[in-house]
Amino acid sequence: MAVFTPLTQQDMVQILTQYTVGQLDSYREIGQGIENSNFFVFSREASHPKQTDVQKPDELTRWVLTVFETLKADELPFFMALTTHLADSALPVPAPQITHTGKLWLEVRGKPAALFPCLRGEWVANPSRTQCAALGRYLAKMHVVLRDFSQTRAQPRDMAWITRSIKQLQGLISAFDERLLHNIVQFLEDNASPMQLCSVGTVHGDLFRDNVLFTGDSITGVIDFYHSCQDYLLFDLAVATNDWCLDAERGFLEDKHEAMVSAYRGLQTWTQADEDCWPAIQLLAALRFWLSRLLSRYLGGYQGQSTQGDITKDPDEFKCRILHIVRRYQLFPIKPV
Ligand SMILES: Nc1ncnc2c1ncn2[C@@H]1O[C@H](COP(=O)(O)OP(=O)(O)O)[C@@H](O)[C@H]1O
Ligand SMILES: N[C@@H](CCOP(=O)(O)O)C(=O)O
Repeated sequence: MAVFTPLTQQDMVQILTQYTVGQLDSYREIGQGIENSNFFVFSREASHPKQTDVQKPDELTRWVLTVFETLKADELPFFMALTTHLADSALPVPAPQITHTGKLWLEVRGKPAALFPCLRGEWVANPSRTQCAALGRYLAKMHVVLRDFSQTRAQPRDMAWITRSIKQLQGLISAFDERLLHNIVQFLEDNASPMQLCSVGTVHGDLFRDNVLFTGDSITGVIDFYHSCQDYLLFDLAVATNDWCLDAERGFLEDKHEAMVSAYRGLQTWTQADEDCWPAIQLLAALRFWLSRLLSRYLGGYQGQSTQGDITKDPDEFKCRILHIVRRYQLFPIKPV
């Protein structure tokens, strides 16, 4: 069950009357979400008698209605302004529609909700090198465009969150995993000074394959900006390479990694500090998602709650990735317990 707040036909009609998007034709729940409740909504322009010769009666407009399950209304202005900034800069990002009364979101069953254009395309489970390069270029453009975005949000998954999460997991995970987590934290602390010199800015923060829509080799949409915050710019590239460049057996594909990174470097500044800290940032990205998946698995984090426990993503994907990064760049010794 991926929709936590079910809505009725009457709810939908009531919601659409607050926008200039025509009348409700139909709607259906979206199954894939794990944090928010999402619906595909189809609307039809009200028919104007004078335009009947030009209007196509069956033409429907597609929207996505999102009911925010965990974000509070006071957290929304940042995300709404961010996606509006990107869409205004001609990047394919769904920006919230504005209601008749000038609002970017409404309240639906006590929760904030917003209406977005439904973008074309599908996410790709096994992206090609060409598609990896397309994401590298997209990311570079997005980081350039976000230099002009003035609002900020702190990274919620900072070192304090990491330390707290490891404490919460004590006794629930193996001794090997606990020691590995401590070794990673030690490594990141030892590298804190060089990492402070890396380029920072606004990042997407969750650029997994299922958040990027393609038609052929062209990116037609990037969605789910709700992890956006200030961070190392290379954090985005690291989240993407960690998820996009794997084969079916979790082996890391260097050619896809190279395609994405070189496409990004071709369009964005890549300083000596970025170069030196690239292994550490890949490790940090893998650590954050290993921890968030472990928390969901063992402590029923937000992913477990939203899906009522029936979908939790596999933490081991990130443990494998971490072991690979540590060995590939020889970051520290990994010993059996
Ligand atoms: N604007 C959009 N255009 C097209 N599809 C969308 C859009 N927003 C969401 N979706 C679809 O809804 C699914 C879940 O959305 P997502 O924002 O990832 O939810 P969650 O944060 O709950 O995981 C996506 O995988 C995608 O299929
Ligand atoms: N992409 C992350 C999960 C992020 O959750 P979301 O509900 O915000 O999309 C992962 O794969 O662990």
